[in-house]
Amino acid sequence: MSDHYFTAEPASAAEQRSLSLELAGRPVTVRTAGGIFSPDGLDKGTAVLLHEVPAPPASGTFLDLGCGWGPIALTLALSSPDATVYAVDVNERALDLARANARSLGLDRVHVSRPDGIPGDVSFDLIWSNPPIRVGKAVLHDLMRTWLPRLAPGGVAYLVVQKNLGSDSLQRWLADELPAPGYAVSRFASDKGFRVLEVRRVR
Ligand SMILES: C[S@@+](CC[C@H](N)C(=O)[O-])C[C@H]1O[C@@H](n2cnc3c(N)ncnc32)[C@H](O)[C@@H]1O
Repeated sequence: MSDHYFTAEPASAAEQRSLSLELAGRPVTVRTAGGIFSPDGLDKGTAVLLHEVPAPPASGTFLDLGCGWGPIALTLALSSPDATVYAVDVNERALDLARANARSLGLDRVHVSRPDGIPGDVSFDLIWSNPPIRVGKAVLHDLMRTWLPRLAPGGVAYLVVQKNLGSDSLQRWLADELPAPGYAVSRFASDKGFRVLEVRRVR
């Protein structure tokens, strides 16, 4: 079996470890393990996203698309005391860790599940994602086609993508796929070789 971080059941040993870091300005200790994305610390792209995006509103329904061990979902929930946060991934080990991390921080407003675990009638005021670029364009585009139309009118998505891994072509593809006036696609920020793309659902 291949053992990329985006496989459903990673073959590599689970060696759990504990990681102390700051999320939403708070010191937290979380659990990570081999076989998932960025188990030894906050990924550089995720750090750029969390640094660049505007603070989320205090309430609403938010999505972390491709949650890994949960840094983005946990930040959303720690920042927004009345928000409901959904976190999805296909990697079962990542889901277990994200769930355990939310529980240990007392964040029962974080709902961690496989992508098909979110009821179809839920729409999102905010999506934050460090999306899985290495799955290839076809899968990535499918993910975008599936989740971005689930933004509520007025909702906004922020996606961080490494410039070398095709951020500009993804931005062009999004602008073609989600045309104005329904959506507005733009480059929101650029830092350390990453772009943060913004997709705003206008109506
Ligand atoms: C770049 S990582 C980001 C992980 C985490 N959000 C972080 O910032 O550390 C992308 C994540 O997307 C997940 N993923 C891959 N394919 C997916 C899919 N079809 N639906 C949801 N998540 C997926 C991967 O397993 C991986 O955990």
